[in-house]
Amino acid sequence: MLYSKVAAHEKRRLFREQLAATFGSGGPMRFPGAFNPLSARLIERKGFEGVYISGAVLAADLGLPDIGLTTLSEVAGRGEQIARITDLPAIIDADTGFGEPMNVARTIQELENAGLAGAHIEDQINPKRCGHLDGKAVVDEGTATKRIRAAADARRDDNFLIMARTDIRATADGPHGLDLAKDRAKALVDAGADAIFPEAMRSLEEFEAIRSAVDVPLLANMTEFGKSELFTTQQLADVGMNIVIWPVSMLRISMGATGRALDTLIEEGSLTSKLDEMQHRADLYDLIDYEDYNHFDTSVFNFTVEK
Ligand SMILES: C[C@](O)(C(=O)O)[C@H](CC(=O)O)C(=O)O
Ligand SMILES: [Mg+2]
Repeated sequence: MLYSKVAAHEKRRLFREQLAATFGSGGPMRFPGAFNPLSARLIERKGFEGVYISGAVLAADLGLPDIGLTTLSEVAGRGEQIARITDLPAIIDADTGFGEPMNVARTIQELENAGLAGAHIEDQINPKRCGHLDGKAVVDEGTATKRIRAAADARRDDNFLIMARTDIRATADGPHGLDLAKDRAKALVDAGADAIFPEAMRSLEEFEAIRSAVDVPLLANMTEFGKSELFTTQQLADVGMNIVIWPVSMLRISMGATGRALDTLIEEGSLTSKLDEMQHRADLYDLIDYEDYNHFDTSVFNFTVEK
């Protein structure tokens, strides 16, 4: 009912504990992307370990491309709406940090205020683009590490996870690109990154190479229609990944289903044939704990919804 009662600092503490356990026998923590607060609830109910908040989804939700048009206030605001509705830790995509290192510092404090458990800051130039597109460019090592140092210094809760994302792999073909990624990952860890997000890895062997380069938690991005093959969580566990995200997947699924339903509406003039695909009213009410609001007033939920 209402918002999560687990305080943000407690979510972060538990997250760090669980993340540390992924270095032992535990598999990677699974963070499907929540495209709104309600979907975060569903992710929690299904038993996942965390919620990812994607910049690409946030931009797409506003009808915008993912090129750094969204503002810190928009991102922090949406992050807060999603983080507060779930007991799970939420990690948010902070793009390039919204400016210079001093802006990155403020970004981290705002995201802490918003109740998030961590954020990733990437080393792309502005304007940035999706990490799985061609033609990306990254800033030099000095600029990238300054962003991360500013982020690490700014946080007030040591358990807020500062994740450095590097997009450098795609700036050179073949083994050279991978070497650049290993070197960049090491430099980012030295600058204070708690975790690394090696973007656009092409194979399990590439993930493994980053694993052997640094000794901090690693995130694997299983976004569809991109540069990476879609590996299973088990395959990613086997190469030492600690967090897996499916950042845009649930939005893609929902938009795909919505498009098909709109076609049905045009063709059949009704959505009767789609009822089986819909979340039932009863399941929606269950997900938002409707009945529990009788705690305030017993006439709030005094009806039944047949399934
Ligand atoms: C993870 C990512 O940064 C995001 O914003 O969700 C994107 C995902 C995507 O566009 O598929 C990315 O750059 O990989
Ligand atoms: Mg992004």
